[in-house]
Amino acid sequence: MNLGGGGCSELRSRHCILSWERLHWWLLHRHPQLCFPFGQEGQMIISLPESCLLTTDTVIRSYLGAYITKWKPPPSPLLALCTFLVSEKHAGDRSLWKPYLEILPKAYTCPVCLEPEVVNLLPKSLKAKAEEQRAHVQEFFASSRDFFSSLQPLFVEAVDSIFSYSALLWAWCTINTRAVYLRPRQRECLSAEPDTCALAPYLDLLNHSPSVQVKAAFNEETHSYEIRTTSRWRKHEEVFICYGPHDNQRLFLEYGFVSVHNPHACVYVSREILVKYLPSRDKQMDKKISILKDHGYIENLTFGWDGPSWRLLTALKLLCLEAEKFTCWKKVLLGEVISDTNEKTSLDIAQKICYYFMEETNAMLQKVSHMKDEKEALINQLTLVESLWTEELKVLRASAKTLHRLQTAFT
Ligand SMILES: C[S@@+](CC[C@H](N)C(=O)[O-])C[C@H]1O[C@@H](n2cnc3c(N)ncnc32)[C@H](O)[C@@H]1O
Repeated sequence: MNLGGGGCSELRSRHCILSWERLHWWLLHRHPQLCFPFGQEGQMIISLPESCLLTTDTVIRSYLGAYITKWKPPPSPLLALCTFLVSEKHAGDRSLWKPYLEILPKAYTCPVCLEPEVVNLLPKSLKAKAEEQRAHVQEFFASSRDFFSSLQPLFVEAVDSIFSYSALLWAWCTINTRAVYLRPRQRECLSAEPDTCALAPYLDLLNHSPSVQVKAAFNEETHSYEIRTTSRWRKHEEVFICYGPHDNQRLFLEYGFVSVHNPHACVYVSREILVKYLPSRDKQMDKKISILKDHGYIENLTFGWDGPSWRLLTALKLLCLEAEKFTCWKKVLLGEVISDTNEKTSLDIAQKICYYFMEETNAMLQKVSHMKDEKEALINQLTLVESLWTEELKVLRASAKTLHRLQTAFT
C-alpha cells in the first residue's frame, strides 16, 4: 500500500486510485475508529475493526444465511465466502460491498489461472503443485453446483450463469491471495473444515516484501485485526508487509507473483536428480535411500543463495559414504565429518547437480523467450514464468560460487 503516490503499478491507474479513495471514504464513513498511524518502528500500520472484516459470520447474517443453514451436508467455510463474493459481485450497484469489490483484481496470475502450455514451462515440482491446484478448484466447483442450484430463488438469472467456473475461480483466488488468518471457529451450519479466512478491505492492499518484519493478528481486546511493523517507513514510501518466509515457488503458487532478490528463494532437488549423479554400482544405494526417507531427508533438499542447504549436503554425504564407512550413517545425519573423501565427493556431486540445473534453467529461459515471440496473448503469463526461472538462475550461480570455494579447500 502506498501512503502517498507511487508504488504498485496496479494502484497507479486513475480508475484504481478513484476506487481506492472511494474505499477509504467508505471505510472511514462506516468505521470512524479505523486507524492508520504509520511510520514509527514497532508501531501499528493498520487496525481494522472486526465489523469491517468479511468473514463467514458476514455471510451467515446475509440473505445467504438461510440457504446455508438449510443445506446438507453443511457447506464449507470457503464455499460460503466464495458464494458471497460471487453473489455480491453479481449484485453490482446494489451491493454494500461494491467499493471493496471494485478494487479487487479482475483476474489473477496464480498457476490455476495460467494456460496449460504456460504451466508446462514451470519447474517440475511447481508444475505438479499447479496441476494439483487446478484439480482441486475444478473439484470444488463440481461439488458445489448442487448448492448453487439451491440458491435459484434469490436470482432472476439462471444460477449456472452467475456461479460459473470462472466466477468461482475468481472468488477462490480472491480468498487465496488476499485473506487474512483468524483463529479457527466452528459453526454448526458449516462443515468442520477450518474456518480461518477473512477478507480485510484496505489492509489487503499491502504488498509483500520478504525483508520487512510485521506482526499481524486479530486482537481479542480491541476486536480489530492489527498489523504492527518493526521496520521504519518514510513519508511517501510504499509500506510493505511480509506474507511469510516463502520461497518464490510458494509465492507463485499461492499469490501469483515472484519476489526479486528473495532471501528465501531456492531451487528444489528431486530424488531422481539426486541419484542420477551418484555411482550406479553402489550396492548400498537402496539402503541409503531408505535411511534418508525414514529420517525425512529425501524432501526439501535445496540450493540457496549460500550454496547447497545443510539437508542437501547431508543427504549427499550419506549417499556418498564409502562401503566400509556405511556403519557411520548416524554420525552423518548428526553432522559429523566422516572423511575428507566423503566431504569432497559430496561437494563434487552437489556441483554437478548445480551445473545440470543451470543448463536446464538456461534452456527453459530460451524456450520461454521463443514462446514470448510467438504467443503475444500469453506475454504476461510468460513474463511471470520467465522471472521465476531468472531468479532460480541467480540462486544457482550463487550456489555454484560457494561450492567452488568449498571445493578448493580440498585441492
Ligand atoms: C493482498 S494483495 C496485495 C495488494 C495488491 N497488490 C492489490 O493491488 O490489491 C496480494 C497480491 O498482490 C500482489 N503482490 C503482493 N506483493 C507483491 C510484490 N512484492 N510484487 C508483485 N506483486 C505483489 C500479488 O498479485 C498478490 O497476489
